[in-house]
Amino acid sequence: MSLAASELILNPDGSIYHLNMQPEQLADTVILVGDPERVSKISCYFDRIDTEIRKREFVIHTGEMGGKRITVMSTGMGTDNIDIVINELDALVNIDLKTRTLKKELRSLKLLRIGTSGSLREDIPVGSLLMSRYSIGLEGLLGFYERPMSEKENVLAQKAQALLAGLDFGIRPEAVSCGTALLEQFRPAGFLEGITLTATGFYAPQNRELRAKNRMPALLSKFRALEFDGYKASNLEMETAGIYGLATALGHQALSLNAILANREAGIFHDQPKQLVKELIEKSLELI
Ligand SMILES: O=P(O)(O)O[C@H]1O[C@H](CO)[C@@H](O)[C@H]1O
Ligand SMILES: O=c1cc[nH]c(=O)[nH]1
Repeated sequence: MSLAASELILNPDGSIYHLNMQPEQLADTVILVGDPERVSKISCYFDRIDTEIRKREFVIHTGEMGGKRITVMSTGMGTDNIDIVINELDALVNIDLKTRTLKKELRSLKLLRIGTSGSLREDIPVGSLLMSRYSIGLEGLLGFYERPMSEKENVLAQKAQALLAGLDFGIRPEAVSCGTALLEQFRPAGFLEGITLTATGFYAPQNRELRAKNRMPALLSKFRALEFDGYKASNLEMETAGIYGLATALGHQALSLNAILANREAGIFHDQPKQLVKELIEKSLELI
């Protein structure tokens, strides 16, 4: 069955709608970052860049590093963008864009997020580098997708749902694991490991209050109590659960690496955030 023009949307040059990308421009290893300016901070380590695309918040560079083909791209902020990015990356490898039909042989991408994040706990100080063993989606995207769920993911989701029971929280939390093969690949870096909460925004959804009043001031303290499978709820950001969940739904491997810029329990923000992101990039590229 061929996908309708309204579902699989292509630009006049045949590229995929939002990313403006052609299948041959995508590598099997894809680094995802939120900030468009971070893309060149990663591709500057490539030996060669053969593709550069820019559309909206999506900046995409594909090239080679040490003989390995890599794509690095920005997603912008939030899982609404992740919905677009992961579906379109998957379409580029697993749908024949000419016939608009699903390919019989599916390709699996390695998706590595290099992002910034805030720690929930005083014992994960600013300056830490952390891998997300699990992620809990507090933003609702994964409720729209069917995906295989392990027993552990079910139990973790139930624990998160129970924690929120006393709050007027309108979104059902979802739990999802990282790609464990990628986790093993990056363990030699010695990063911390934890459970990453993915929020739908930066301020009240992450328990911040400037002038707009936060209706759920107990949110962070509830999650500080969460322990599961030897891991603690560790940090907050805005993309990881969406990446993990869609990767699982579509047969890709994903891992999220976090530079901890804020400590929410101590009320501290890193004084040299760019330096920490650079350290995370360099350590990650060594193991890619
Ligand atoms: O640094 P990036 O990758 O954008 O990630 C984090 O920073 C942004 C908020 O400042 C959100 O996107 C959050 O997930
Ligand atoms: O606290 C933080 C820091 C970076 N990014 C987030 O989403 N939250």
